[in-house]
Amino acid sequence: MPVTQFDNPEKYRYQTGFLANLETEAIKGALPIGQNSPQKCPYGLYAEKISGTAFTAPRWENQQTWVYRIIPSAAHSAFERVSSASRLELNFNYIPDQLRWDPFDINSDVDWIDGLHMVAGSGDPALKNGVAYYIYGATKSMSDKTAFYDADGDMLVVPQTGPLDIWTEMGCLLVRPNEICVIPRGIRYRVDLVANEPIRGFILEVYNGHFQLPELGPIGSNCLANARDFQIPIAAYIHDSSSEWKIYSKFHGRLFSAKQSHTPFDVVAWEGRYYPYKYDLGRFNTIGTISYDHPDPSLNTVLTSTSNAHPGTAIADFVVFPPRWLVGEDTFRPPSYHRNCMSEFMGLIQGSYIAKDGGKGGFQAAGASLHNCMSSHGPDASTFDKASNEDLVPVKVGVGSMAFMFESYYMIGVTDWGLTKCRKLQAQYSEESWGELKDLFQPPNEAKMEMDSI
Ligand SMILES: O=C(O)Cc1cc(O)ccc1O
Ligand SMILES: [Fe+2]
Repeated sequence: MPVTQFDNPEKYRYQTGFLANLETEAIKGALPIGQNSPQKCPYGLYAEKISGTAFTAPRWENQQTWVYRIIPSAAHSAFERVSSASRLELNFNYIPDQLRWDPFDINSDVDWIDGLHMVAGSGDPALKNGVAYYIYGATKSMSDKTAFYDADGDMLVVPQTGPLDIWTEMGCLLVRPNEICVIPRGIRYRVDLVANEPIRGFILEVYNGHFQLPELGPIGSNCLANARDFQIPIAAYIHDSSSEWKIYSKFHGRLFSAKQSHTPFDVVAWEGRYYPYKYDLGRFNTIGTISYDHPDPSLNTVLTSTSNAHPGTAIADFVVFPPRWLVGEDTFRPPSYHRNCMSEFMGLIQGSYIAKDGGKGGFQAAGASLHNCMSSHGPDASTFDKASNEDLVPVKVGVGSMAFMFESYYMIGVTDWGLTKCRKLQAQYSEESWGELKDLFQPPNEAKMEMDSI
């Protein structure tokens, strides 16, 4: 019978601090003191280093972790291609239309891996340049004794339905809707359901670098997502060096699997700053105008993956629209009409979104939209009408709601699954949103003529 620390209710205690250099041991004394690689590690453990950045990356962005484990992860069979995983492949249709999807289905009898569908993306993981967006949906836990890792990039997971019970090499994370988690490139993990509750949500995968907290500039040293609110697992391990485990690898948009006769969840202690973490979106310290006009949504950035080539330009920003007070005077309060050189993919976790009709056929929870590079968008006609005529008293919007946006530097292509196979694309989105916008133009003399005719 394998000895498991994963049955320990203490496993959901967390350490805190975004990008803090942390250390944790499931057995006291398992972490070597004062060095990384002693001739013999405590308790007969093996030392293994996981590098999330180049050895020579600047100190502020250098991310690596030393794990002390029962068997090194190198001990596994050859990888074999899993040919049925075309839903993960990099095959994009680049089109300028505004797109919106009805709530995505949760297919029956699928687990985390089978339930992952790439809906859109851009770039090439081989060049570590690009992003991919996924919809996941599952009704069962991953098979016993299986684990998964993504060599292509970091995954920022946004649950919409059902909690995720995630075992990782660094310990456990329980992630509920309205929380997010990030699982960095290469970290082995598995996803279980909690009490068989189906799961569904969205994923932002970045091929370049890692997520950072946005700079705060004149905002100062607090607000938005605060570093202390990021939660990181504590070490937990299984002692099982005798049963067969299967490791799935997503490598350049293809799925492979290998076998090994030991568990990948055998890390007894670890130290470093390369680890999975979670964050409760309810803790986001939203700020906005207290005078007039609508600030850019960059003010709502939780995490950003920056581009070194263009300072201030993100490969991808993860932006949220939490409940907040609107008090702007003489202001059209929703977002304005807009064309953006960045591409905007939006999703709704719960509730409704200020600029869009949330009814059936509108922008609904578990649905999504894509306004690509320079594709025009903005409030639908009914929102425009309401917002330009409403009484501008202070009002709390988004109560019980959480919309989010993946905003990317890249032109975003849509997969065949996203365009047709998922059968969720709203054919009338553009026409229904903006087809009814009226010509309200009243040049001064026309207005006068109208007045005169009264
Ligand atoms: O609804 C959108 O398109 C996203 C968005 C939100 C906002 O507050 C300002 C600009 C913007 O593009
Ligand atoms: Fe926009």
